[in-house]
Amino acid sequence: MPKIEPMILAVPKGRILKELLPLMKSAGVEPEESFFDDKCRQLKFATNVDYLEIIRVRSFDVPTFVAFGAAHLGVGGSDVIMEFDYPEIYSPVDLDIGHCRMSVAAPATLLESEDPSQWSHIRVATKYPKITQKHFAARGVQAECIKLNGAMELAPNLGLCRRIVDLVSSGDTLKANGLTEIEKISEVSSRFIVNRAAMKTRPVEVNKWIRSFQEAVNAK
Ligand SMILES: Nc1ncnc2c1ncn2[C@@H]1O[C@H](COP(=O)(O)OP(=O)(O)OP(=O)(O)O)[C@@H](O)[C@H]1O
Ligand SMILES: O=P(O)(O)OC[C@H]1O[C@H](OP(=O)(O)OP(=O)(O)O)[C@H](O)[C@@H]1O
Repeated sequence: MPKIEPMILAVPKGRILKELLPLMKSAGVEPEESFFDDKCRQLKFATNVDYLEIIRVRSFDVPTFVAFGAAHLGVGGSDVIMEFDYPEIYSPVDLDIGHCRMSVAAPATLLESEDPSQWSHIRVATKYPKITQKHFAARGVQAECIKLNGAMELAPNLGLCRRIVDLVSSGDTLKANGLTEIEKISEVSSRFIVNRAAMKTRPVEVNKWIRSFQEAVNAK
């Protein structure tokens, strides 16, 4: 029998992975042993499915691998998918994991002196400049973004800028840094994503995995 071309699933290596592994198992994908070995420097892994391979990449890179067709399938946070907003990506399944929200936050004292509805030009520290600009532009506010890759909560206290846009889950990080949530931009969860071209060139396999992941979510 002719061998089927390998198909690649990109998964994020951070906090989503813990919640994702049981879901993958229920959908019928189990990575080879070395995937679980912390010392292993391998980045691409075989699975129990003959033609399916897994790559483990940074969560911010999953949409890029999928959009450019380097991976056919992927799992990513809706925050990251929204930030890149690649037209080549279709995200058919909400995996109901990786829940948090994206919010605007500022020092608790800011609201004593300012009314957010009066803002016209603001400076914001964030890992999500596109979402931030779009969010504020929709109500006529020009947001000048300072791109950070983490520890955004430090920015207001160190005078970098007074507002941040970041992910919030328990709210502990905001609280510990004297910040308060001003406004929610969106709910966040992880999604199963596919490359649109792969849906056309390999519809049988792609649709099979969309169905399997949806069924795994339904069975939770
Ligand atoms: N409390 C939370 N804080 C941050 N991200 C969360 C939280 N809860 C769920 N998530 C999801 O997890 C993703 C972040 O995962 P992870 O922590 O691996 O990324 P990271 O810190 O951005 O990693 P890196 O920059 O090292 O690649 C987010 O994009 C979001 O979808
Ligand atoms: O509301 P909480 O439950 O406190 O969670 C929110 C925090 O978690 C994330 O940071 P992460 O731990 O991923 O570190 P990072 O700064 O490297 O992104 C996020 O950027 C917040 O800082």
